[in-house]
Amino acid sequence: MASARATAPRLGVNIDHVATVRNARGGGAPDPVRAAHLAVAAGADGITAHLREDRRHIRDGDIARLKQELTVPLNFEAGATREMVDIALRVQPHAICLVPERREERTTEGGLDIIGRQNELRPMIAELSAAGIRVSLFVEAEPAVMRMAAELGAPVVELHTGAYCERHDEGAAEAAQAELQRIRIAAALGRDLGLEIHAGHGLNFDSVVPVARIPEIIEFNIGHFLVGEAIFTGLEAAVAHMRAVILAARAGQDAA
Ligand SMILES: CC(=O)[C@@H](O)[C@H](O)COP(=O)(O)O
Ligand SMILES: NCC(=O)COP(=O)(O)O
Repeated sequence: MASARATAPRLGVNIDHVATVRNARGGGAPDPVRAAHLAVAAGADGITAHLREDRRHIRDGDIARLKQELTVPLNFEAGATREMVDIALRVQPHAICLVPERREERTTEGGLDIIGRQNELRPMIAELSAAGIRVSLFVEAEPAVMRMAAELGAPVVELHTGAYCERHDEGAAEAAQAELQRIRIAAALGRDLGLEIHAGHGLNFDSVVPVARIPEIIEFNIGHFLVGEAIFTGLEAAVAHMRAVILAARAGQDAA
């Protein structure tokens, strides 16, 4: 019988920026894999790690150790390239989330152009799915994009919440509401099309609340904010609080 936890939205913790701190000095500390274990101990339902083409934070060895050691699903984030598909086929993570990448970008700037790249993505999605890896597409919250994701055969989309978070955090309430409505509409349509709906990028304890109230979203991937919070409160406390905030928002209460 599914536990209560199984019916609640899942929290995937992205540990990229623990590796950012580690790489600042070129040593082995802080260890992103240790961070993953602490996040799981604090209630994370999964771990997300983004192996960028330039390896600016997560490195190939981190992915190998995560796969070897994790007791929860590994969501391997990567650009939609032959190199990353081959790594995924070798490592066999629970899931791969295909994201856009530009070497010059400071962080992900938007969703993957799955309409423009459909001919390139279709065989990639089929190959990864045939290998038993759950494919997620990191995309903009747009109806046409939901329809294309379903047509491409991806079982999961992760809605990019970056624009909403930026408007929310700068206090642009009306613009944030407009972005949130885009997410609501896309989530409902995506679910009707049979897609599993995830969300992520830029979320914090405040901005996550309205998004967590969208019933079709069943997984949140959150990282940068939690790693920042960990500096002040510790990672376990930050993860536990984020999980409590999400669960309370979904249940319609305010977290303590
Ligand atoms: C796709 C996404 O929003 C993040 O998961 C991604 O990892 C952001 O890239 P950085 O972690 O390099 O900021
Ligand atoms: N896909 C979103 C993710 O994994 C974490 O994004 P962020 O919280 O680090 O912005």
